[in-house]
Amino acid sequence: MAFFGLFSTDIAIDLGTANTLIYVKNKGVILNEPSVVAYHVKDGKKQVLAVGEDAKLMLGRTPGSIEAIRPMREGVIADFDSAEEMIKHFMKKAFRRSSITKPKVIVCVPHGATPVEKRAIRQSVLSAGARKCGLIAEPIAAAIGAGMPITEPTGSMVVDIGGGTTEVAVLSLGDIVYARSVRVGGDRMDDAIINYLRRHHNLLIGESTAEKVKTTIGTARMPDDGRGATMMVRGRDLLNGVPKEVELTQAMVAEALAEPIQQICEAVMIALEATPPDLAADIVDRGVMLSGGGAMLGEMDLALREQTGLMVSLADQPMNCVAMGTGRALEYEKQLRHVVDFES
Ligand SMILES: Nc1ncnc2c1ncn2[C@@H]1O[C@H](COP(=O)(O)OP(=O)(O)OP(=O)(O)O)[C@@H](O)[C@H]1O
Repeated sequence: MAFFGLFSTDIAIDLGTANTLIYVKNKGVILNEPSVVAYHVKDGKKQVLAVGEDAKLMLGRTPGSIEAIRPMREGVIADFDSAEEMIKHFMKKAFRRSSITKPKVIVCVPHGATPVEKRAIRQSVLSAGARKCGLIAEPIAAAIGAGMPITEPTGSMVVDIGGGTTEVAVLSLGDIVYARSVRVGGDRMDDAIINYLRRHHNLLIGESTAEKVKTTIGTARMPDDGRGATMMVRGRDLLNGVPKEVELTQAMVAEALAEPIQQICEAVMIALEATPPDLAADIVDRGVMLSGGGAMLGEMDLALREQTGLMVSLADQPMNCVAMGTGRALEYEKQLRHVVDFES
């Protein structure tokens, strides 16, 4: 058996709204690309033009003959065909040199995914060439990836802020005691920046520009000096239609992001209220672990600490955390068998 294990092509996939990561057993994360597919459309027929990084560059910049699609929305498949195309492409890319055996795949799914949404993910992965597909709940994967002691009889809280959703979960003895998935994440933050500039400056910007603002000067708290760092943002003037530039301060971005940040903090407060008292006491002792790309927003940990009064730490590699946890479920299959569902 060990002999075959050496040639094992088993993989873990973090099929995210914003990014897809592939973890190969015994190798770690070997692929991390945006979840985007671009098609060339001619006479009603679609042909894949680019997937991942190259396709993301086309988002919002396509002529009529090209369509760039994000197959995942809010953590689940929104466009079945392009999701399958994307998974197939990434799996092929990950196995450039060793495509002999069909891989066994473990994929993470949001805790709130419905049975229909789970089935869609499983079917896409199987159609893309997997021999077997197991599902793991995203909060469990995030907690394992962040190195939390999830199998111990003690309460751990993980908050995973992704592109489409934020998953808040309390775990103990290897399972979820309480979980809540809110459809607020990095995408909502981008929308909030777009809406702010439209309302306050009559400036229309695209999603890529909004994401750039968020990752460059984005912050979850008002800067101490009431202004903070600045950034020039270009877009189209809604009044006269010509290109225009506006200077954005961190204070403006904090104001724009106030609502999604508040919704994330509220989800954590609700989870704390619903947590059994002994586990709540453990969380007071150990604090809350933040993971996911959205957790990298400036001062997100501090904002959550101020709201909850709890210690908040940021996982080592927030964006890789879920993929690493899913991968660990693959590596330690025997010990972590109960967290992966190969059946439903
Ligand atoms: N430095 C940063 N500051 C704020 N947000 C960031 C930063 N870096 C990345 N992000 C955001 O993180 C999000 C992607 O995170 P992640 O890859 O964890 O999500 P995902 O797994 O694709 O989404 P989901 O879990 O909802 O399916 C994007 O919205 C991206 O803009």
